Amino acid sequence: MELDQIRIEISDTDQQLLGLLSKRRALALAVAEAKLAQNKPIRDQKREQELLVSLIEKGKPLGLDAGYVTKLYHVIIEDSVLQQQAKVQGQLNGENGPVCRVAFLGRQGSYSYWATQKYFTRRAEKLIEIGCDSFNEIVQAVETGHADYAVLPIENTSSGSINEVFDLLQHTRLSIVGELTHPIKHCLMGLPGTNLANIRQICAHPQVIAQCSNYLQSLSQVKIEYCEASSDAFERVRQAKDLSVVAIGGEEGGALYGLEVLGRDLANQKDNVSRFIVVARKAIAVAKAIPAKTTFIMYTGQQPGALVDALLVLKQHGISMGKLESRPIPGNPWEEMFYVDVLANLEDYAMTRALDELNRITRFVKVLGCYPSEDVSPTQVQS
Ligand SMILES: C=C(O[C@@H]1C=C(C(=O)O)C=C[C@H]1O)C(=O)O
Repeated sequence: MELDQIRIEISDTDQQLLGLLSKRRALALAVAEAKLAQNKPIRDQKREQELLVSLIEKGKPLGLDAGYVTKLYHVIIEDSVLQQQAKVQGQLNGENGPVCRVAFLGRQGSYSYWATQKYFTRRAEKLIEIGCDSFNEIVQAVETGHADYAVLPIENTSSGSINEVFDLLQHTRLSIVGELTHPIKHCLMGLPGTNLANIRQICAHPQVIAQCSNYLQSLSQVKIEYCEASSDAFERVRQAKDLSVVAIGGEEGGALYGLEVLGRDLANQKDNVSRFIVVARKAIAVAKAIPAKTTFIMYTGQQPGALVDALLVLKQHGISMGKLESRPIPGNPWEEMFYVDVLANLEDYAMTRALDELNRITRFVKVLGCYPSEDVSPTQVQS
């Protein structure tokens, strides 16, 4: 067969695959309705196990190895669970309106832009993008009613917690209503024709610079230009029209600005992933069928063992902690506010009791929000 002919057949097969994936997604959404009617949790890892075992068996005579089938189905099942969660949540809170106005850092092509697209395609028919130049501006856009939601990066596997966002949460009246993780693949991006040997200036956001610090140390002759977002870095390179100026950012984003990849995998950690939170003016309730996270801040005071006592309250109520972070309290040098993520629904009896006790034994507790957990850990099977 001729190359062109084979490619026509491949494209045709891909079209059929897409059709089948779309049909599978629609079936999963129908399953969500049935589960709600029967009061069953959305995730069913026993069913996933059975499905994977059977698919691995069915794949073998077709020449599809177990690793390939497992990897594919982890992606498909994660999507299916997150689609179902979004649907159930939308019904419960009357969200998922036709139009959502969402504030995020940067413009088209920034990492926050892609995270926003990913989160809201499951929830809104139309997204109105409100690009901002700082985290403060993003929060203000929602506080003043110019935006319905904000998407904020909160931590990254290479650079750790994003302190500026933690500090903004201390003072805002907004609530956390969602989370998502997004892989951050830093590339060196330049105008076509750029030669790596001639670069003199790199434009990037300070977080990006922190995440690529090992790589940047090897480029001591190059000037670093701090930018408001990766999209801003791309725009500067486009406008500079100077082949010695490059940006760090995502490949897809850079391509929107006419830039090409000069280097990949620049982050300190191989698996460079950011966790984003979604905030809104109104807190939400999380459906019982969905695993929930609650985030709160507390000030324990400085007496010996105060933090231990607070954490013991969680232990006594069987509540698992996902993250504990401390941040200074402005105006009170060396005093710390603790941020705690727990894997619990705010409406659970155990959580209500734990919060009552924490209110009693600490100086201050503020719930920042309860939201669906998007950690869909892949189900493993023995192959
Ligand atoms: C679709 C379902 O919901 C979830 C998603 C699954 C899937 O996509 O195959 C399997 C089990 C559940 O975790 C289901 O329960 O059948």
